[in-house]
Amino acid sequence: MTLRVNEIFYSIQGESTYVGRPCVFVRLTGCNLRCAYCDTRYAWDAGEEMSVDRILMRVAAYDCPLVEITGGEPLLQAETPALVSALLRKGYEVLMETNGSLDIRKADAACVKIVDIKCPGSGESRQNDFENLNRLGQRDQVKFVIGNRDDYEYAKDIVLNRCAGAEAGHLLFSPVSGKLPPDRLARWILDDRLRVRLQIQLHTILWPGTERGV
Ligand SMILES: C[S@@+](CC[C@H](N)C(=O)[O-])C[C@H]1O[C@@H](n2cnc3c(N)ncnc32)[C@H](O)[C@@H]1O
Ligand SMILES: Nc1nc2[nH]cc(C(=O)O)c2c(=O)[nH]1
Ligand code: SF4
Ligand SMILES: [Mg+2]
Repeated sequence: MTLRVNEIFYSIQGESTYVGRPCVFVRLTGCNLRCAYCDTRYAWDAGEEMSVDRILMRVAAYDCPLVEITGGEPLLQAETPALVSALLRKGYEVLMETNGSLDIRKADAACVKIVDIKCPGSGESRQNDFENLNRLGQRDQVKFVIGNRDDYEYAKDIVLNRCAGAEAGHLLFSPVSGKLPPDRLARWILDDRLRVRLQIQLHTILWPGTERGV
């Protein structure tokens, strides 16, 4: 009854509507996708087996009410729902960053899911489980990481035709870091009057060039 954990660290939340808040990150090992742009390849394998209780102790040491479970792909591990529920029972605000290929109902509805819809440039868009768009809770967020104009058109079509239930502030468009200049994505959004939220990874601005632990 353990989870494979790649790293646990304390940083400023760099993504989602929670951006800017101090947050503890539990990064789980392993992923079922291989996105072309993935900035966290080091989490595809290396990691240490930890019990839920040990993870809770490591998290508690940071004295921070906000915790994000990420990876790798958190929903791949059988014990992840138990970890989420244990954190919620301790009173933490819990976020989960997930790649959109797996059923988000596996984890407690009180955990805020940030659900990627993979665009064609990732090479993994066939893996999207669009049923997740019908499973969103009120605070859940849908995220598109966009590397070029094709990705943008793909994301725009989904936002306009398949995201009726989601609040505009919870639809996130983020450029692939180092690939698509953020101002280009900003221009496309403004020109199309798209009701989405542009996001630039804050931690890459705060700590440029640092791959782990931020
Ligand atoms: C590393 S993933 C871990 C969680 C899950 N596997 C997923 O893809 O959502 C966390 C977030 O980082 C985003 N991401 C990864 N590489 C990126 C890059 N080069 N530029 C911008 N966002 C990136 C992913 O799309 C995802 O939204
Ligand atoms: N600071 C910081 N914020 C983040 N938000 C989501 C992250 C992730 O890798 O899932 C992440 C990350 O790696 N670092
Ligand atoms: S799903 Fe997430 S962790 Fe997996 S390869 Fe894609 S961005 Fe990286
Ligand atoms: Mg990251």
